[in-house]
Amino acid sequence: MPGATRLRSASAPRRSSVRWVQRRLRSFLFAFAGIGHLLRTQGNAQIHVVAGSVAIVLGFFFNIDRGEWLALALTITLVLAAEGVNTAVEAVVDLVTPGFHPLAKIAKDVAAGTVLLTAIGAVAVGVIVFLPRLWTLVAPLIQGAI
Ligand SMILES: Nc1ncnc2c1ncn2[C@@H]1O[C@H](COP(=O)(O)OP(=O)(O)OP(=O)(O)O)[C@@H](O)[C@H]1O
Repeated sequence: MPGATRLRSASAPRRSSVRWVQRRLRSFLFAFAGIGHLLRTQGNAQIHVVAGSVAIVLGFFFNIDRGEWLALALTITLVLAAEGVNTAVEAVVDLVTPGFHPLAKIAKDVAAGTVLLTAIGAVAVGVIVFLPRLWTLVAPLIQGAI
């Protein structure tokens, strides 16, 4: 039936784009599951979330400017992303190397060191953005107490 053939060929691209969207949605769901695993199981990631939340609250409290919000957003994202990569590296290393191996040690230590580097950067950003403001707030109290 020529009509049926026309109908099938017209709906085929639509079906394939629906499948494409479904596949993309599924990948997003897996990615969100990965974030969930990270936040549920990794104590360090939970500490980073608390620290990031404190920074966001301080940002609103001190009414920081656009550039400072940008630095804060990038910093918080970078630390959490590094923690995610570190967790993934640990999982793969444990999967591939059940016993002790010097290369496994290097992989885990360097991954953990990468998180530490981003955390040091985050502390530096926090100090640059908030320390002068906190000092302005606290200094009169200290001077009043002396
Ligand atoms: N298979 C291994 N071979 C050699 N050294 C290892 C191995 N597994 C772990 N290590 C060493 O032990 C350290 C701790 O590894 P572990 O897997 O316990 O991670 P962790 O520090 O507990 O990480 P987290 O607390 O973030 O889960 C590593 O940084 C590495 O120096």
